[in-house]
Amino acid sequence: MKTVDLILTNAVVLTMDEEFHTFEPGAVAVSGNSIAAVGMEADILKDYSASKKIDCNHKVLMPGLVNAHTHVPMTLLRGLADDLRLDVWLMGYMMPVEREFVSPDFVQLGTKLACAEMIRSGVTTFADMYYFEDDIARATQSAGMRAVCGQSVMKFPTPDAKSFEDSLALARDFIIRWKDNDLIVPAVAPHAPYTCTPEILNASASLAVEFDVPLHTHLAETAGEVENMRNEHGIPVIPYMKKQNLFEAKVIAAHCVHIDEGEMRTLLHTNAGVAHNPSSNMKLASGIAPVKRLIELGVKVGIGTDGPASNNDLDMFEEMRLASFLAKVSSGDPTALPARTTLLMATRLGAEALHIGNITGSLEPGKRADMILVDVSPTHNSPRFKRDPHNVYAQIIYAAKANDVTDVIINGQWVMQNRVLTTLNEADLLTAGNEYARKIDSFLIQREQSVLSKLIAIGGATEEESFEVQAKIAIPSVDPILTAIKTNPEIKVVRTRHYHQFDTYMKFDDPSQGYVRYREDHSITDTGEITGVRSRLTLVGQTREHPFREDVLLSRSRFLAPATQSLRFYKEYFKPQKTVEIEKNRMRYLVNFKDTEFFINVDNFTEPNLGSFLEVKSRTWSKQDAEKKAHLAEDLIKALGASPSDVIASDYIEMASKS
Ligand SMILES: CSC[C@H]1O[C@@H](n2cnc3c(O)ncnc32)[C@H](O)[C@@H]1O
Ligand SMILES: [Zn+2]
Repeated sequence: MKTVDLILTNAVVLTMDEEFHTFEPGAVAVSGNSIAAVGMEADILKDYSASKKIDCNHKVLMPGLVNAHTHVPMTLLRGLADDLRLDVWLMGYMMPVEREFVSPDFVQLGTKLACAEMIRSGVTTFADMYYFEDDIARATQSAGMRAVCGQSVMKFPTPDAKSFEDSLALARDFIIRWKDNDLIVPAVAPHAPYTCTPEILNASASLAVEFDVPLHTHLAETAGEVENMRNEHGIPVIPYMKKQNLFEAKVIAAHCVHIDEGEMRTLLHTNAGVAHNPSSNMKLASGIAPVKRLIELGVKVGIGTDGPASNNDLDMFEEMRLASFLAKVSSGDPTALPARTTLLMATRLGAEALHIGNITGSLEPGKRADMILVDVSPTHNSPRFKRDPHNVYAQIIYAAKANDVTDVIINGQWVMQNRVLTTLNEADLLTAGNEYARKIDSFLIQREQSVLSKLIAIGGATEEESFEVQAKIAIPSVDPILTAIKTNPEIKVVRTRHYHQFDTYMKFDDPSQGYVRYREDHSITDTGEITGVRSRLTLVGQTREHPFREDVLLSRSRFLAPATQSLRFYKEYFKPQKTVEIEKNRMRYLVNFKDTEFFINVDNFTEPNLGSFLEVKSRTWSKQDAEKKAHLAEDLIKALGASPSDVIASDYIEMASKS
């Protein structure tokens, strides 16, 4: 007779081992942090004795659930911005708020709230990726949970690192500090292909290989991501990542929604784990991951909740049910992802996807004692059939609720007993969480009041420092002007450009907000070929500065920002009341006229048909200089064969709005 610390008896034991052994009435013997034995109750009690024996009262005793992908501190951002597309949600709301609020205190609180929620719903292990991961790891350890914690790396500044070099150094220190911990497996987490450079991806993979730790990332989440990848690099996401040596590491790839057969095989051959996130993919309308096929091929696919700001909870029972239903409805095959396979994904296969299958995920001697008790007797889960051995899995996947979990043991320690959490004080955590919500609300209310602050929030907006003297004239034809530019000896052409310009103006009910112009410039060669495309965003203030003689005017104040997102993104983000589209051909000349630099634009509209225009512009820096240049602008207009008295004050947007 061997002595152990704890024996759980009188349970319906689902081991989720290779043979899917079940025992009823079954028992599990626990010694320290590990499972000593699993079997029929009579056999276990014959071989083992313990000072502590717990009668499970016919509940299901099974491995704790593995949440294969999440961002735990985002419990504090739950419900902040919903019903948005991924890019608007992420770049327009999450990241600006994260830049402002995410701190060690924020992530610790958010993590503890997440641990409380996950323990209550039977999760014993999760894979996280966020900022200040060292604080997340400490909070997780104090809650007694197991986790693969990924320190984020990105190409732009993050709340915990000014540069990618800093975040990589953070990741290295983090891995060194935690690599031998009993509960925490450290990892490096390059966020996604679109937020990392090839250099970052290569460096992250090398780091993961050097310390033999997992690499956690988001891959092929949306169709847009794949389309951009194909446009920019000519290949889909998985081959691109392979080219960056990512799969040299033990990869945990979240999402993998838009991948083809070849990419699935790459994931298989590189032993990458995939984290399927059904509710996040459904809510953000990202698509349906080819889970049925991945499982058929033998890829290790786990199930994740994703962050609670995109889901909006950490309920793995809901995810399991949705994973199964989605596979069925998308394949038209009700036998797809049956209950037992789904539970496998949320337990042993999930642990294998996280590259910790040797530690957890099933009830087997030698593995850590990570297990839960689920009451399958409530009204919503009755009656219980025993004819088919699969019935019990169906009870767990299709009818059980998170709230049916009564007890949770992680690493041999009780973290919830009879629905009472033993490591966390939920009331205090909730109070502190609501205080953050109040501050974040004020921040966003303030930001949403002005188009300018919304522009600044998404980064990179700069105020144009110098003002411009500018004049615009309607011309009957562009040819005489083009001839004058070439032939007038007073006009020395320094540079010529030809653009096809597509402008979208976003207008708001409140005119004091000004308007946002999204401009796409296609550079055209003499032979009509497009050699480059450039997009820019300009916020033009409403108030005009100093009109000069003959309507030559100092331009309005402008803020410029690189348009790193699509036009669709900006429309969804700024929510203009009206949009006006303009398409024109522009010949743009940088010229020297009477020792002064001017830009001459000769514009010919294609849509709407506004006709042709001449624009003369010069940068200026003082009122006196502007006065001088206003005179010169008049001279230049005359030199081009036009008349200064024809100068018009309207902008193109005003003309187009009236047309
Ligand atoms: C670097 S990890 C944290 C980073 O990721 C953001 N995030 C949360 N959920 C998703 C998702 O589904 N796709 C892409 N990025 C996501 C989160 O807001 C953090 O900024
Ligand atoms: Zn995610």
